[in-house]
Amino acid sequence: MDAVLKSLSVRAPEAADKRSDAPRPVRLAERPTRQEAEAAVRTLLRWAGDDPDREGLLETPQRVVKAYEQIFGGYRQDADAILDRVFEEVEGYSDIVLVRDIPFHSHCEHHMVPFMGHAHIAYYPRRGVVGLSKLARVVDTFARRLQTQETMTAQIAEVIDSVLHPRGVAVMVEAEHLCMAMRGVQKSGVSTITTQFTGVFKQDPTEQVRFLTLVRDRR
Ligand SMILES: Nc1nc2c(ncn2[C@@H]2O[C@H](COP(=O)(O)OP(=O)(O)OP(=O)(O)O)[C@@H](O)[C@H]2O)c(=O)[nH]1
Ligand SMILES: [Zn+2]
Repeated sequence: MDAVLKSLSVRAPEAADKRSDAPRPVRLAERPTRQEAEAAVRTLLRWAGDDPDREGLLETPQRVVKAYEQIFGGYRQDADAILDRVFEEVEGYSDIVLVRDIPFHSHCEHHMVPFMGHAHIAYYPRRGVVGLSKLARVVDTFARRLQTQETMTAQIAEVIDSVLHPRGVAVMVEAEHLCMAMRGVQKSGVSTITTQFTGVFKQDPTEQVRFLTLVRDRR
């Protein structure tokens, strides 16, 4: 397996080199051609028991590969770069910034079946703030890869922590895994919650309570 893997960094090399605490880059397999990917879809269609040459399936391999470009587009995005722009003119604002209910769709790395839900992200700015949409873009960058919910939660917290150096980061992800609903154990409506805290959120339980209260407060 190692022979076909080539270590490619998904973040810009300059961004990764700047920081000694840079996370381990994702190891990406050398990319097959689009034709090879489409042929693989034809094989799966035949394996599932259908005929890839019937009219309704003729363009399906191209459509699937095009869809994969989007739903796995996170491998070609750099989460560090998304957080590059900081707005410092915020009149000294340094209290909590919480963006909640960010919807996402991801795919579990075990079955390549979707899991979806919401992410809630908070941080205490130290030197300026980032555009709110950028936090949602960070979620998408990691969601659009093969994931476990735990890894995705940790990656979101880590990149915000290491790029912005805030006083603390809190991330909560709530999701339903279709690999548990439509196959295997077949339990629908099960929700999995993961959290990751850094800085003051990690050190101070009252900060965790504040975060959880703000996430849950629906008034
Ligand atoms: N911790 C964690 N587990 C996950 C996630 N997504 C899927 N899984 C689980 O990954 C496990 C894979 O278990 P295996 O026994 O290797 O595979 P399996 O035979 O398909 O398991 P079943 O789903 O129980 O049928 C299952 O228990 C899934 O529920 C995730 O994001 N985090
Ligand atoms: Zn799964």
